[in-house]
Amino acid sequence: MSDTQLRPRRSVLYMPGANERALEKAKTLPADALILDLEDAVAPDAKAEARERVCAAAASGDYGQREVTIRVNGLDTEWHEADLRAAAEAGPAAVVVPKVNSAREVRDIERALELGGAPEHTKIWAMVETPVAMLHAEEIAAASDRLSVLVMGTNDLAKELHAEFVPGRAPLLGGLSLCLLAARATGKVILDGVYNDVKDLEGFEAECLQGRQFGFDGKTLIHPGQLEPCNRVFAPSEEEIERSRRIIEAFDQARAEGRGVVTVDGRMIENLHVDNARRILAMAEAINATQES
Ligand SMILES: CC(C)(COP(=O)(O)OP(=O)(O)OC[C@H]1O[C@@H](n2cnc3c(N)ncnc32)[C@H](O)[C@@H]1OP(=O)(O)O)[C@@H](O)C(=O)NCCC(=O)NCCSC(=O)C[C@H](O)C(=O)O
Ligand SMILES: [Mg+2]
Repeated sequence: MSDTQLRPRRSVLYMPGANERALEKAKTLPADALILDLEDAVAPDAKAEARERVCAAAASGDYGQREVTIRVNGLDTEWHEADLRAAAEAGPAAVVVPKVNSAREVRDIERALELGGAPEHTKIWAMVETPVAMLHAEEIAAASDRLSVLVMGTNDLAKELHAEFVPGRAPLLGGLSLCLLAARATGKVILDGVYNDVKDLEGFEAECLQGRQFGFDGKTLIHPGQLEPCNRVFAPSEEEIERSRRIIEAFDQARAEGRGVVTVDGRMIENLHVDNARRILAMAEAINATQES
């Protein structure tokens, strides 16, 4: 796994770029990453001021271990070019681009970041949130080495599909699966979409669990109250860590005895399960490291 894939991104919190209080509060919140938003959460007449505020925050170095990203306005909007220029100069961890629909758009963003003098560490996080993006997910994910993360935009996707929000998200599962396949096939990180009911923590936790079981690396969030359950669900549990250690030990022992397969807790263990156990332990260590620093 690359360093990019190993970095914890369990919880990725959006905050409106015009909201000074939220930007300040974020410095103390246990989020793995932040998305300072210039798109949906900012009214048209507040866009220019929010751009300045967000770029200053991203360049400030005041957010510690948290990855600070900027969500610019969409490619077809009057604010997109100025947002991208300002973000390139501020040099956040990533520029989050909404409603990406093709590989060509990714390459256009890549070129604009290069022309704007964006530092090497500023990656592209592409939001996939339209039916076209679901069908082009692989070409979008593969379009650039600078693109490191796909972000599901499930509100826009539901709107475009004329789908309803139901527990279990059946109407969205086809799109979620296509994007997961694309991310894994191209070695990119992928984040699940937001849960809108900030008061319903039970429903939220169930959706976190579903996202984790699907294979998402983490979830995008809209409220600080969603951080604790999200961090907990997307981190390897004590049980998983302990079982992973036993899998590796049992397999090493079997290998030393000339066997290639073994059982742990009555279940068959082969090489591929050992790879998975190592990935779980590496992620647990990466999470510990961010908490210690
Ligand atoms: C959803 C909210 C509008 C709720 O706001 P509010 O009622 O003010 O919340 P609270 O009073 O419970 O807030 C408690 C304190 O927490 C701070 N706070 C709230 N939200 C955030 C946040 N996101 N980041 C940081 N801090 C936050 C408040 O300032 C309070 O602080 P204090 O006064 O010190 O106690 C609001 O949560 C909100 O605006 N959330 C973010 C909305 C947003 O960014 N939306 C756009 C992204 S989602 C999206 O676009 C999805 C995608 O594109 C798709 O298609 O799906
Ligand atoms: Mg959206």
